Amino acid sequence: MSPVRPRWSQPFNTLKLQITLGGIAALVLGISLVSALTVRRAETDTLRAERLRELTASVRTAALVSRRVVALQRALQVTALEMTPDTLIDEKTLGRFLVTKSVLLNMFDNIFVLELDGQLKLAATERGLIRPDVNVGDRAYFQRTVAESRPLVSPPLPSRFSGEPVLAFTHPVRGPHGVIAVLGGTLRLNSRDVLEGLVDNQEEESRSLVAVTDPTGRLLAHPDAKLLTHSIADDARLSQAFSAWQASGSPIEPMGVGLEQRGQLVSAAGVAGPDWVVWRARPEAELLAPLRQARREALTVTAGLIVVLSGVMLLVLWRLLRPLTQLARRARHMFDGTLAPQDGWPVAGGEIGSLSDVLRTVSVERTQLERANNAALRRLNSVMSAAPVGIAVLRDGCFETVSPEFCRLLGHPEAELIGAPVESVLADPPEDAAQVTRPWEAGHAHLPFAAEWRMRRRDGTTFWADVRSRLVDSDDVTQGEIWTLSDIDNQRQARTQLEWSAMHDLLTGLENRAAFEQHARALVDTLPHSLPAAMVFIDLDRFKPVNDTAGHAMGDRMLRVVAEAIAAQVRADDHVARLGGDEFALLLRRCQQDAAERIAQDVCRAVQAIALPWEGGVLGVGASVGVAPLRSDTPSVEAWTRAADAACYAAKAAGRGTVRLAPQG
Ligand SMILES: Nc1nc2c(ncn2[C@@H]2O[C@H](COP(=O)(O)OP(=O)(O)OP(=O)(O)O)[C@@H](O)[C@H]2O)c(=O)[nH]1
Repeated sequence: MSPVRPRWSQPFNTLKLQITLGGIAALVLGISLVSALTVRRAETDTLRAERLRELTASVRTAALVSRRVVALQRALQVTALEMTPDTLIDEKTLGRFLVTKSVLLNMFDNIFVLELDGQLKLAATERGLIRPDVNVGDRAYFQRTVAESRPLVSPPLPSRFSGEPVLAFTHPVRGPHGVIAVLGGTLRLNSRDVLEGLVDNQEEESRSLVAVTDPTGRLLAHPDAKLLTHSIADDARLSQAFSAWQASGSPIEPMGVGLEQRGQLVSAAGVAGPDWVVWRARPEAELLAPLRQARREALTVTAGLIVVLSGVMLLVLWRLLRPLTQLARRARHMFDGTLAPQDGWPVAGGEIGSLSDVLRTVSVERTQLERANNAALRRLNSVMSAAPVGIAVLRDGCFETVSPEFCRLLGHPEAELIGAPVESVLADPPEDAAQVTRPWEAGHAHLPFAAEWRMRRRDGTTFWADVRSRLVDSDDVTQGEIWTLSDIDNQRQARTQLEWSAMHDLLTGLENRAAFEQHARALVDTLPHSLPAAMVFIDLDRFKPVNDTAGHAMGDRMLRVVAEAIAAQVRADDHVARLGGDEFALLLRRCQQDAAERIAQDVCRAVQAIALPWEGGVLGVGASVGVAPLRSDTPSVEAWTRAADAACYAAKAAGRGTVRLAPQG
């Protein structure tokens, strides 16, 4: 049985659709692979170029910041050099001096002068001079400025004026004997950070981040003011890169370095002088966005292209495979006789054309073969129908084909016999079972088989049949056997009759001379085991007058009555024969001589007693009987017969109606 396909899968079973789907799959796979590789390569190249650009930008920004720090310190230096002990003599003089330093005031949020103990002497802001009570003597940057007598930049710290985060730039004011005061300026990180004006607008519009930290990572400049003075580790976009840098342990040089951060391009460059670090971070996604957009657009175009190509492919395949569809439709009716075998096959080129030609040839040849087979079958059927014997083909002990005559002989309709075992038509299946295999065995030995078997008809009656068998194919026993069956009941009866006639007297039904001599020979041949036995010859007396008086028919009747009378005197297994004319004989087995003589006397009397009524009177005959016992030295049947005949002749000579014994020797 062919497997049943689920209904939903049937539309996918057409070659057209399968090739189209295969083509689409290959197309999609190919385009996807190419675009994936191309986009990946473009992304890698873009990221590499952008990483370089970012690094360059970091270095440039670091250089600008460095230059700005130097400019701020230079401005302080210039002012500090102008200051003398006289400038610091009193607050008024110092105030007049400071207010003239508008350039310095533009560069810083405020400028201030500190005593050597850190006490604020005076400060100048945009709003004017102030003198709050502030002391920074405890701050390291101040102490180092005084102690080392050199300009310094403080770490980000809360201003003691305003509490806001600031950077303090300091420069020692030197007198003839060393440092006499400290000049400083502060930058509020919230408003005027060190990056102001150093990051271009284009970068600000993007999602890129530029920040500056001191060497410990504390933020001096950051777009998010809340993070100022905090560690850069608090910014998620730079924390990994910062950790990586910290882990490396090496300082960040002004020529810059690229750092690893998931989803970001991070670069950092050292700021010469204050040892700050400029950090830049740019989201990879932002950089790759145009590429990804291009890929989306390419995919959309590709999808449209695939749809169009699929349609075209389907159309082309439909056209190319139309002959195949026609071929399949025609092949479905190849053997049902709807069309002539050479008609309806599509004409096409290539493999489909060749296939069509082959199928047409097969169809034509098969039809011719079928016709030849049908003709042969018809001839075979008519032979089987006309045959005077029953014909059957058997395979594996069962009937496969049976002729009408076969059915008629057994009285079964054909349908009952087809498939039935041979035993079902045998008269005595259990006894005949052993015989059933004989035809097959004979066939196996390449010999024909013939036997007479008793068969049983459907109505239970039996008949003798002549059964003959031979293999259908002498080289292949699996092809079975052919049986012929004929009713031989009449033949067997005629044969039996013939056999009986050969050994019996037709008038009296007694055995004839041939049978008698055969039995006698058997006794002579088995001497001395056959002893005692005796032969008795009986010749009727005066039988001729019966014929002459009453006619031959009456003579025949007398002979039959005499036969019955003689047979009545002997045992059932003794032989009684009519030797010819009015001569009878007995063969008495296991019979002593005196018993034989007694039987002879009885026969004599019984024949004498016959009185056959005829025309108001009766007819009668007598018998002369000779007895010849079998002797151990009896040389032959002829000698034994001569002895009995001689004794009978002696009885006749003695006056008839008497018994005589053959002389011994
Ligand atoms: N009806 C009839 N007569 C037969 C048959 N065969 C022989 N006979 C006659 O039997 C007779 C026998 O001859 P015989 O033995 O000489 O006659 P018989 O009268 O018995 O003479 P004896 O023996 O001397 O008493 C002949 O007349 C035969 O024609 C037969 O089959 N039927």
